[in-house]
Amino acid sequence: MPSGPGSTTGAPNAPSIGPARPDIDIIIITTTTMAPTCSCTTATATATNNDNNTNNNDHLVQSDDPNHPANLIPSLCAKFWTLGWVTGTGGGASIRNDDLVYIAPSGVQKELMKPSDMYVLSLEAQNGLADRRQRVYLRSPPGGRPSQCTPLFLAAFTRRGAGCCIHTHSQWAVLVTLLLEAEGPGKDREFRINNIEQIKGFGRGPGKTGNLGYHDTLVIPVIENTAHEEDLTEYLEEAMEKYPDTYAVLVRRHGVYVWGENVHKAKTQCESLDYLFQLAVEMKRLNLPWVTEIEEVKPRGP
Ligand SMILES: CSC[C@@H](O)[C@@H](O)C(=O)COP(=O)(O)O
Ligand SMILES: [Zn+2]
Repeated sequence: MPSGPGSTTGAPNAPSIGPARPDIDIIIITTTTMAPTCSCTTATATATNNDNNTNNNDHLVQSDDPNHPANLIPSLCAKFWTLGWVTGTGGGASIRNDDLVYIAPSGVQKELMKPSDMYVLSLEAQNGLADRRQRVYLRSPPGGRPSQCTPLFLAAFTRRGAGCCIHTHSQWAVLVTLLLEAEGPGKDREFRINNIEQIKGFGRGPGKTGNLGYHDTLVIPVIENTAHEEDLTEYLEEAMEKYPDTYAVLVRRHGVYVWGENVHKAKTQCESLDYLFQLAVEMKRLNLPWVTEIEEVKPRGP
């Protein structure tokens, strides 16, 4: 039985609970019934008596399907690394498939991860934990510890029903927060941009139909950075409450969290946002405004 944060103990027919982690502040999860978010062939987690759970549920991270979360997180992060999104171990991604959440290890080179490095937890089993510093893991690799972004990813899954959440340290995201900061207090809390085609890459909001239009204004809230990643959680949750339609939150001088209903949507939104952040930085350099009033061009009649 491996020891460490993901080690498993527990009662029969109950998910496993790891030992207390004083360094991590976790959120109490209000679990809702959520639809599966990817079409991969994930094996169902069998609730086990973990004293007998000699295989550490390794089957949860073993699949030939490239779309299996345990395969997809390493392959996506390898691609994100080439964009400067997860450089120097910063940033990461997490995928939820129904009740199972796949999490990367902390402090590792995110572009070099393997499926066997993945942690797996049950979202449902996080609900009502007596000790908020305990988290439930169905599967954990030997040694190490799970990503410090875990409570933030869980916030996207539980509060938004997201199927994937991506955290980048993109310099474009950081620069946008610095440009906003330079605008002064009161003007540094939101990034706004309109009349750019790539805005169409965003959904209107959870429960709403369709995507934003070309003329719509995309609004992304900005939260302050904290010394420890986990401590961002309550600020991220607060921003989610205040901006019910948002799929992303910028973290000042740090990066951005972007989520989506599934991997495809989270990736599309993250890419679209990074495009818009880069554009916005260049626009500022050229003294061009991010928000403009331009008249809608009507289609030509027959
Ligand atoms: C360059 S260290 C960055 C970390 O402190 C954190 O911001 C981060 O994004 C990644 O945390 P991790 O625990 O490695 O998944
Ligand atoms: Zn980070």
